[in-house]
Amino acid sequence: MTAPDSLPARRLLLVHAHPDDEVIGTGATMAHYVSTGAHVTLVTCTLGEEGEIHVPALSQLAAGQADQLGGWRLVEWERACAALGVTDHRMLGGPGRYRDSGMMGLESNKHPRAFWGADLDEAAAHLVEIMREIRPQVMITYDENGFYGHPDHIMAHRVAMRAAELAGSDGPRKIYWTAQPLSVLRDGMEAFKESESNPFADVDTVEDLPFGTPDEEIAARIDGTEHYAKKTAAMRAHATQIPDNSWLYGMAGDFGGEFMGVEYYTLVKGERGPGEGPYKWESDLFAGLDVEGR
Ligand SMILES: CC(=O)N[C@H]1[C@@H](O[C@@H]2[C@H](O)[C@H](O)[C@@H](O)[C@H](O)[C@H]2O)O[C@H](CO)[C@@H](O)[C@@H]1O
Ligand SMILES: [Zn+2]
Repeated sequence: MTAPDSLPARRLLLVHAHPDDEVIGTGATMAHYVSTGAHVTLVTCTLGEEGEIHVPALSQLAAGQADQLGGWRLVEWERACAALGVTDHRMLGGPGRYRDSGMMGLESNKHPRAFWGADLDEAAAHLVEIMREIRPQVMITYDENGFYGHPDHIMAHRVAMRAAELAGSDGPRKIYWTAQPLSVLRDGMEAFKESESNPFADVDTVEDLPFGTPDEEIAARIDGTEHYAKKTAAMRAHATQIPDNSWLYGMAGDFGGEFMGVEYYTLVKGERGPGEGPYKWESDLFAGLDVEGR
């Protein structure tokens, strides 16, 4: 069975937990593949109802007040996707099916629709349906720890990996997990040492961070620096989550596109294609795949 003729030959699926994750971790990658003619499908699992609100005028939308933040973040998410050029963006099971669980251990983890308490196969079935429609050759999601331990990120990982298993030949042939090389984190620590908004202020070494991957375990380095302006525009769309004084902008401003425009991945399914540098990092997630065949 081949993918519908209406879709481009290369098809990339990304599975994220909340609106804003798509841009922070993979925004440059998404913009890069859209610009090179691939079909990019974003599946986000919750509306982010339990998030903070960094726009004072919207503070009453919070979960403990009007509880309307999810609807607002849906609009932020659509604007961010537009900034990246991504037109195929979907909420797992439809908007509102699964609720943001809040940080690990909070009472919100027990909400009847909290994603953390979702039935794994039922949630995965929604993603299998998308895989059967799109037949993506490549999928991006998080590692088993959800990159930094948030329950919705851990669940997004589990649902994505389960769906890939259930989808069989309609599932992705290469699966990547988002990652940050330790060398890049060390450079960031050095660069931010004197900065007022230093994300590394509370740690002495990168080993203290809940994420970081030895360079030799990284499989791909996607250079989307030419799209870093789109990435920062998409970040600005998520104004309730990413305040104007966020270190993320500092990074983009002081360190150019390199830090924000380059994104890294480990490969957990499929064969690594040709690569460059000391660790033979791929520069294309579709490297080594015969995309014309499917
Ligand atoms: C990037 C990401 O996954 N953001 C999540 C996360 O947000 C954190 C949360 O609000 C926490 O209370 C803050 O201290 C921290 O700075 C935020 O990154 O968790 C939220 C609640 O589940 C979620 O809505 C947000 O998208
Ligand atoms: Zn998130």
